[in-house]
Amino acid sequence: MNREQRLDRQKRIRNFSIIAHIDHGKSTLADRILESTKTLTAREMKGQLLDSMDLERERGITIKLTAVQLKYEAKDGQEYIFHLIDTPGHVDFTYEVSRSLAACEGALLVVDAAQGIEAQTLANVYLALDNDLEILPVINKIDLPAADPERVRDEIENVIGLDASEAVLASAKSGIGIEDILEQIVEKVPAPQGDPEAPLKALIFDSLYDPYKGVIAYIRIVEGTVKPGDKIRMMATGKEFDVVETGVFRPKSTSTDELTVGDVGYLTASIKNVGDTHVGDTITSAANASTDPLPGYRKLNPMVYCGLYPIDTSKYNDLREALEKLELNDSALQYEAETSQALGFGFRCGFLGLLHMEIIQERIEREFKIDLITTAPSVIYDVKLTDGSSLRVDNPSMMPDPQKIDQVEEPYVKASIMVPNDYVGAVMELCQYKRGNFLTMDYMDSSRVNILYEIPLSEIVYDFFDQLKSSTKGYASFDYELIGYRPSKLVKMDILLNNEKIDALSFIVHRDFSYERGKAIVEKLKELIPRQQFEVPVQAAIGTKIVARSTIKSMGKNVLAKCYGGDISRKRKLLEKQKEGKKRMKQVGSVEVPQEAFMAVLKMDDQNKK
Ligand SMILES: Nc1nc2c(ncn2[C@@H]2O[C@H](COP(=O)(O)OP(=O)(O)OP(=O)(O)O)[C@@H](O)[C@H]2O)c(=O)[nH]1
Repeated sequence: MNREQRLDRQKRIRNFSIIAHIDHGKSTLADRILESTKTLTAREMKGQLLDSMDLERERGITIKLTAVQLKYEAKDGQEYIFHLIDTPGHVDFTYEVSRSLAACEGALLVVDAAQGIEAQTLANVYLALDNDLEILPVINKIDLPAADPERVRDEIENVIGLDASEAVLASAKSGIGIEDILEQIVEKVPAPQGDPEAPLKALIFDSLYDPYKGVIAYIRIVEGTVKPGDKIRMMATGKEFDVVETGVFRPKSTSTDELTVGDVGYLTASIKNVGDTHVGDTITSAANASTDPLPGYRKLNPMVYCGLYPIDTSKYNDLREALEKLELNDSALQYEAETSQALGFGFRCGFLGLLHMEIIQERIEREFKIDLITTAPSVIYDVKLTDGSSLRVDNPSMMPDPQKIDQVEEPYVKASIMVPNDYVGAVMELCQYKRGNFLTMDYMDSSRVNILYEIPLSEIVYDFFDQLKSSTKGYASFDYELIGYRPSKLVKMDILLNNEKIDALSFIVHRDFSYERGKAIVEKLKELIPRQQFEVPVQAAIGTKIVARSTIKSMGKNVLAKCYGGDISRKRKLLEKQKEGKKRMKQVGSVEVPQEAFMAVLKMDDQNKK
C-alpha cells in the first residue's frame, strides 16, 4: 500500500473492547457482533472453531481469539475495519484488561438491565478512563422481565458519571440493538492516530509460544508499518529479529503483506527464547528505531505468594520449565527457587490474587502433568528489625525471631462491596471480623449500597470471597485495590507434627487472634491428616510457647489385614485405591501429610467463627 491508501484505510479503522461485570453478557454480545458483521455465520461459528481445532492438532498451533478483525458496511456506505479485542472478566485479571485496553480507542460498557452497575463494572470503567478510551454504554438484557433500563441509565449517570442519554438498549440474546451498537462504534470511537511512515512502534499486548513458529506476538501498531523481512528490535531487551510473518485474526490467523497504524494482529520472527518478548514491551524497527517506548501498561506486582513443590521430586526441572513457559504469557507471574525442610526443592511463586494462583496451579497439573503440593498463600510483610534494617517476607517460615523484630507492616486494601440494603448488616459483620475499618457507605439507588472498608489483604486472601458470597446469598459484588502498608501486631505461628516443626505449615497471624486460630488449625489438621501407624501430636506454637495441641490417633491395623485370605484382585484394588489417595500426599519427616493440610489455614475461619 502507498501512503494515501494507508491513511485512507486508517480513517476507517475502529479498535474497541467490551467491558462488563461477569455474566452481564460480554461473550454473547461479542458472538452477536461476529455474526452480524458476517465474520462468522451461526453455522460457521461451530465449523470455524472446529477447523481451528483441527489446525491445532495438525500443526500444534494454539489459536486464541483475543483480537478479531471484522469488516462492517456502515450506513454511510463505507466499509469499516473493526478490531474487537477480548478482555478477561475477573477481578484478578485487571492487569490483562488494562493491557487489552491499551490497544484500543474505545470500549463498549455492557451493563445488565436487571442488575445494574456492579463492582467490576466500575473497576473496568476506571481502567478504560485511565486509557483515555471513548466509552459507549450498552444496557443489555432488556428482554428480561426484570429489566429496568431507565433505572440503569440513571445509575450509569449518577454512579459512574457518564452521559448515558444515548446508551443503546440491547438484547445480545435476541439480537436487539446490535446495529445501533455497530453504528455508534463508527461514529463515536476515534480512528487511530499515528503516522504509517514514522519509525515503528508496536505494543505487545499478549503473546504465546508455538513450537513451530516460535513466539507469536499479539501487537497493536501505534506508529509506522511492519512487514515480513523487516528487522525488528525489542525495546526492553535490545534483541533483534527478522520478521517472518505478519497477520490478523479473522478469526483464523490470516497472513497479511504488512501491518500498519491502527492494525491489531500478530507477528512471528523465529523467536525461540520465551524471555525475549515481554508483554507490554514496544517493538521497533532496527534500521529506523524509535527512541522512546510506548507507555505499555502498568506492570503489576504480585500480591499473593505461595510455595509450589513437585510431589515427585524428580519433576523439579519440569516444574521450572513449566513456570518458564507460563511466564511468557503471563508477565504478572513471578517465581524463584526455594527450599523447604519439609517439602524439599520447589519454587516460591507470586500471583495477582487467589484465582490467578489457582489457574496457574491447575495449568501446571493439567498441561504439564506435574502433581503439586502447594503451601497456603501469603501476602508480603514489611518487617522492620531492631538493628534498623528492614526485610520483605513473602514466606511465613522466613519471618525472623520475635526479639529481632521492631515492627511488622502488612498490606491493606480498600474494598468496595455493592449489595442490596438487606445484606448491609451481614457484610459489615464479616468485614469487622476480618479486621476491617469501616470507611463509608453510599446509596446507589433506593435499594442498593456501595460499602467501603479498609481490610488487611491477608484477610481477603483467607477465604473472604466465599464467605461474602454465602453471607449475602450471592447478591454482593466485590472489588478491591491495594492502598498501602500499615503496622499490625503480627506474629508467626509454627506448626509441629510429631514434635517436628514443619516450615511449610507456618503462617502469620494477628496477635489478638492467635490463640483461637492456633486452636482452630490444630483441630483442622487433626481432621485432614490421616491416621498413621503411630500417634501424632499436632501443636501450634508462637516462638517456644505452645498455644494449642491435639492428637491424631494411631491407625492400629493394616488395611490389607481385612483381605486376609480374600481374593487377590480385591487386594489389588484396595492397594490401588490407597495409591490414588497417596498421590497428593507428601512424606513430611515421619508423617504423611495430604495437600489439603497445607491449605488448612484458609479454611479454618468458619470453625473459628462458631
Ligand atoms: N435474557 C438475556 N440473557 C442474556 C443476554 N445476553 C447474555 N445473556 C445470558 O447471560 C449469561 C451470561 O452471558 P455471557 O455472555 O456469558 O456473559 P459474560 O459477561 O461474557 O460473562 P463472563 O464470560 O463470565 O465474563 C448467559 O447465560 C447468556 O445467555 C440478553 O440479552 N438477554
